[in-house]
Amino acid sequence: MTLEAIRYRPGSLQILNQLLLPQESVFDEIRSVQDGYEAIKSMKVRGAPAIAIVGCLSLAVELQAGGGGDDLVPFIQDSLSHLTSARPTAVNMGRAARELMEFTENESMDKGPEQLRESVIGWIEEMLERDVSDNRKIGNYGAQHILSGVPRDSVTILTHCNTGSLATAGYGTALGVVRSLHALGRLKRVYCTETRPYNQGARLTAYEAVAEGFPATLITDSMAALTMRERGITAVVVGADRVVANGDTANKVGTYQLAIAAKHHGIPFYVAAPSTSCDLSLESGRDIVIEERPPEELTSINGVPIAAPGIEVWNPAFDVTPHQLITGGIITELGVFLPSELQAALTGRLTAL
Ligand SMILES: CSC[C@H]1O[C@H](OP(=O)(O)O)[C@H](O)[C@@H]1O
Repeated sequence: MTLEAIRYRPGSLQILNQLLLPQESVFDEIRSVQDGYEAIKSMKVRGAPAIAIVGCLSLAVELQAGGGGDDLVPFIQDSLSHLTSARPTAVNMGRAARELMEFTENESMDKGPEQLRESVIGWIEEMLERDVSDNRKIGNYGAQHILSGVPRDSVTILTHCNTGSLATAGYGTALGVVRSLHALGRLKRVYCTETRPYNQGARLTAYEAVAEGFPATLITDSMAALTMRERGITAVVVGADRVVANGDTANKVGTYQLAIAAKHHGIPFYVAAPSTSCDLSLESGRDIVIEERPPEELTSINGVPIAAPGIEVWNPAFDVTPHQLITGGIITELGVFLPSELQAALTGRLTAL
């Protein structure tokens, strides 16, 4: 069973409210850009690709309902700026906003309001298919690359946060690699970290793994280094929110220390990310804005306090892994590349072997 986090048809958008998982599977209706903004900000929907897709689809459903009237270009511009402001670290929404705005301005040169409306909705709808197609390529390239090092055996993967069908339009990125290994019959086990403080691993990746029948084991974040030493981890594969020009990568907080532990244990460390999660406009990870989230997300779970009242909190949602620690490579829909090859790969000057 492949999970579906986004239900879309022209004029109608529903998202799986991930704040209620794994206890409840409830779809919320998204009728406007503001609904989309609030779903992203609250993390009802999360995951870099899913944020961009749901954000843009919320614009599509509002446009389908007549939003923007005859003055579409400023309406679309303001809507995309608002959606991009919801969560600053993942690049996908900002990148989609920039590309869609460029498309809109070009199309508006020779199209009236109604033709332009349909054209913009069509551009957005193509994002859904492209994301799933990209993720299948990522899954297959990543699986092949990891298996090339172990020609006959099955492999054991450690992954962090949630990067599957609940973080994308389907199939997933890092969890897409796990999905491809499982489909090939070559997945011995996947270890997923609980991923404090929001527990995307315990709540979402474990949910996907059980639903899909992956051989999976949940560990706490603090068990990761011991698991690498004791449990025969073949590779660590994580997702990304923003991969920059030198290959430095922003991803869920805790990723950086996994990369350090993997280096110490001589385990290849991979980042799985579509090109839509890459940002060549930034030279290094120092330039990435790291989102900080409310203290309550760390001091309570489902509203139950788990920390001493009055304690101060630091709650960065992401950290940056230096490209030197991404030793396995960056798995994209174009192939697997070393961080030093990424710019050439993304600008078409280098193709996968
Ligand atoms: C393919 S999802 C990429 C990325 O997004 C997640 O962050 P969040 O759950 O806060 O949206 C996590 O960092 C994943 O690796």
